[in-house]
Amino acid sequence: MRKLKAKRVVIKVGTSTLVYPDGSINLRAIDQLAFVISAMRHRGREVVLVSSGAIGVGLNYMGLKQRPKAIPEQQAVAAIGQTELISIYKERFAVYEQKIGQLLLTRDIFVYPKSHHNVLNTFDALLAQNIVPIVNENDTVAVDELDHETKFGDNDQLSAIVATNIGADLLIMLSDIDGFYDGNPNGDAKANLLPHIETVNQHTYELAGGSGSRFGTGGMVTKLKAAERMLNADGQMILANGEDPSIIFQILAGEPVGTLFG
Ligand SMILES: Nc1ncnc2c1ncn2[C@@H]1O[C@H](COP(=O)(O)OP(=O)(O)O)[C@@H](O)[C@H]1O
Ligand SMILES: N[C@@H](CCC(=O)OP(=O)(O)O)C(=O)O
Repeated sequence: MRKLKAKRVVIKVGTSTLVYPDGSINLRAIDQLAFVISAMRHRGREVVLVSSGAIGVGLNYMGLKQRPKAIPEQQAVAAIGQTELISIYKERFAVYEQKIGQLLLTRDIFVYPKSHHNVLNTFDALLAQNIVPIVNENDTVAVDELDHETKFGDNDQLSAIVATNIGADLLIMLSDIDGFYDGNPNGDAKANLLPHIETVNQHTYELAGGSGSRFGTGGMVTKLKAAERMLNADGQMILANGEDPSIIFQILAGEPVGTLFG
């Protein structure tokens, strides 16, 4: 059994958890997430959800099969999809009588003392009122993550930046893969799951490949950067498969699922 500190927890869900490969929305996963997070709240944990999916949901809403090439059009899809995504969350969380709040952030916000202060105040005020903050990167402003060519950050890293700034003990990163492997399982059938990684170093990065899905952006490299950030702040991160978000209950019970960084 793993020993975890998990009073304040950040959960990050990737597009691959929220949108099926055919582009339709995985309402079951969203409902499960709302259920699990509401149950965590009721057990006295403080939970922040960092959710991707604006573009994936926007594409579905607009009946588009492909992500548009031009950045402004991607931004438009994200703006449309974000409203739809948050409405679905609001509806699903309401079933469990759990209120939510929406925060659209950029990674650099924590660099500036004034915006850093304002953002932390907002998190504190929401958590103090037992409201679940739901965060996404502000895709209108943070263009680089939308461009598949320039991947110098994304919600993986934003979730770790949020987690370290609000003093979260644990970052639970849900993806479409069971954990971190010693090779990209998407091409290497012999790759093995690594249950525990204590430090992230050059060798770890050499094992990481890009995104396996049509909609995901970060792949493993950004997840490792997030893990490194958590470790540097004396926190922990668990990477696990979000196909059934109730896996979070197993994680919190200390069961050895996914990969523990820390
Ligand atoms: N060493 C590795 N271990 C596990 N997955 C890896 C590894 N290298 C590359 N990947 C790929 O990273 C994918 C997860 O990243 P991504 O598609 O960005 O997901 P998300 O949408 O959840 O952020 C996996 O499905 C897998 O194909
Ligand atoms: N902000 C973008 C998400 C980008 C992103 O980080 O996607 P993912 O790799 O699925 O976590 C959106 O909501 O579509």
